[in-house]
Amino acid sequence: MLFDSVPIIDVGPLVRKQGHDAMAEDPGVRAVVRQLDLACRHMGFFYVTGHGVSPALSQAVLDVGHEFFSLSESQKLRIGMSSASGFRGYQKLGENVTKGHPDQHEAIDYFKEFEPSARPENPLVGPNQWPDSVSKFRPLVQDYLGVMIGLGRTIMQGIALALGGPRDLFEGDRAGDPFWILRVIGYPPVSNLNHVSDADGDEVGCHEHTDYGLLTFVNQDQNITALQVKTKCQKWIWVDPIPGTFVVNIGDMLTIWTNGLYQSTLHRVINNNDKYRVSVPFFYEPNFNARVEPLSFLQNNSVGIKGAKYAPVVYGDHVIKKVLNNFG
Ligand SMILES: O=C(O)CCC(=O)C(=O)O
Ligand SMILES: [Fe+2]
Repeated sequence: MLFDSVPIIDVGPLVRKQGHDAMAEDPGVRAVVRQLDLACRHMGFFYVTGHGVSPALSQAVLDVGHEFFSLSESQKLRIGMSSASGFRGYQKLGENVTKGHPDQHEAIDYFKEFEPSARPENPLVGPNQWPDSVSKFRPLVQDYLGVMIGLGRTIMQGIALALGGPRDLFEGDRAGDPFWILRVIGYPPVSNLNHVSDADGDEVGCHEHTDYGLLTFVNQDQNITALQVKTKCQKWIWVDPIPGTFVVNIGDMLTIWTNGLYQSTLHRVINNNDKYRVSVPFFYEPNFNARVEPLSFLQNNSVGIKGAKYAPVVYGDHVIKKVLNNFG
């Protein structure tokens, strides 16, 4: 089965039944699980509706993002990212580099904070940086993080069932204490509004990449189409914003755990609109110290896969390498 557009999944039944012992037998949950399985196998991207996150909260987070990016550069740089801040904070246009290309976006990065006992040599240890000139920024984003961590856990239960595992497959040492990343991103319009490819590489908001972890939830401005996904037929398609939804995509750690059954999908951002675009991706990740390796029950499956196709990685090492590559 091939998708030529991103499927929409109403996860309402899963949200209502998550955590219940009998959830796997619930007909509504089973229908959601089937759709998650198809979307993850064949597309790696899907929209979710029925997720229970307040549209007003999602919108408020985008609004404070716009407000922050409209500040002067010197105000924004008051929360500038550096190695001393654990690579947390504001980065200027072009400072983020994807696979050697400077991206045409500015952003603020937040990571889950570490316990005081964390290894001091971990370069991501540091304080999150909050702009005090945008009122409510911090409490809004913190509320949002709380609900998104819950939604990430719920969808991972659905994915666990879709793989034929128990609902708590991704709890405990795998993702019971999930790391998370939140980026508030601003994309200025490109100067050439007919620009749709990254052949010259310099007008792309975010160059093609796959995400690092388990699941990404993109909260994006309505009325601006800028995100593109590469389908299994190698065709770039636009992912239009749909009111009340998140765009969800799977990350590299899920590729490894599923032994390639669910593959993270290439995507990129080109804002060839005349409006400034804000998006806020929330990345739901494994435990920082999780050892990620193909699940044994997925090493011999019906599609003829024999053995592990991926070497084990420690998630934290993977994310440190990626962040240092982007900014180090
Ligand atoms: O802005 C977007 O729509 C997606 C951004 C993205 O892919 C990322 O930050 O990993
Ligand atoms: Fe991404």
